[in-house]
Amino acid sequence: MDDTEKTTSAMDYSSPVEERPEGVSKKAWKRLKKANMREIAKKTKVEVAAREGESSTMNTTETREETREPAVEMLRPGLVVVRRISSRASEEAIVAKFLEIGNHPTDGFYETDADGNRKLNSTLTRGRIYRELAFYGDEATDWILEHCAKAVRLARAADPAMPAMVPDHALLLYYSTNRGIKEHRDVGANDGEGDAPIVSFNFGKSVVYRVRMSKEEEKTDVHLDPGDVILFGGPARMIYHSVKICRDSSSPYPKLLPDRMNLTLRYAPSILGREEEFRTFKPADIYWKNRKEVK
Ligand SMILES: O=C(O)CCC(=O)C(=O)O
Ligand SMILES: [Fe+2]
Repeated sequence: MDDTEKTTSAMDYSSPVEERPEGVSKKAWKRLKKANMREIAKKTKVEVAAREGESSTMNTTETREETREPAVEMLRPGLVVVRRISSRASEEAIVAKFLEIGNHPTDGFYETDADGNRKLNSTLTRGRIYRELAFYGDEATDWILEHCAKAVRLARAADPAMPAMVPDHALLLYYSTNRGIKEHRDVGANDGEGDAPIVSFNFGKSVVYRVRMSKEEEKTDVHLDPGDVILFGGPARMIYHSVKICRDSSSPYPKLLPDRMNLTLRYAPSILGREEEFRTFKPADIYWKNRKEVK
């Protein structure tokens, strides 16, 4: 069991947000509650087993690797990494689903130019989907809500400065090469409201995630493997971040996804119904939009 988990009571396994957010359907919300109840039961079982001395090896790294038990690292207040959020099988299943969604001829990662050539829709090497959760369908929404709740719960147990968050939007990015993303802050209306955390899942290749609170600060490198999640909220919500994708063939499922995919979850109720405006953002659009906001 993880150190941070030892002190948590079963109550911490309920969703930190009791109210159903607007972007989440009643059906999906019911399923999330059920999933949380399943976790409470699972957790209680582990606690009982630990008390009875049946799981004395639970803390060893070896056991963690075998079972892919999550581990939590607080890097600074509001900035937390949750490693190994799910089983590899569950991760591969959701990656396959996201690739299927991303392959859609008009609503996925690609667009067709005037000459009829299919190309990625954000940059030459990046495909992008930004939509409300319902767009991704029941199966993906279930996975998203369940794993986001787990990441937020674990992060909050380790870091009192991390606010609660239930997502209503998901950004899905596909990177076809080792080119990552330049340093920026998530400041747009579609990037989320208040200091609720951005919850960002890494799939496929490993990355070096570079962070700093201000331009004066030295950058800190955080290595993220597939299945790891980084959260930034509260005092770290406006952190500068960039991504350098590892050159090696680090994807554990090279046939399925030899490249990289990122899933970023956000609470952005103010733009519900206006997703079309944010659907085909290209880096140059962000620049002009931010300029307009400053004016
Ligand atoms: O790909 C990533 O991990 C980061 C993406 C990102 O920071 C963004 O889209 O704002
Ligand atoms: Fe970002």
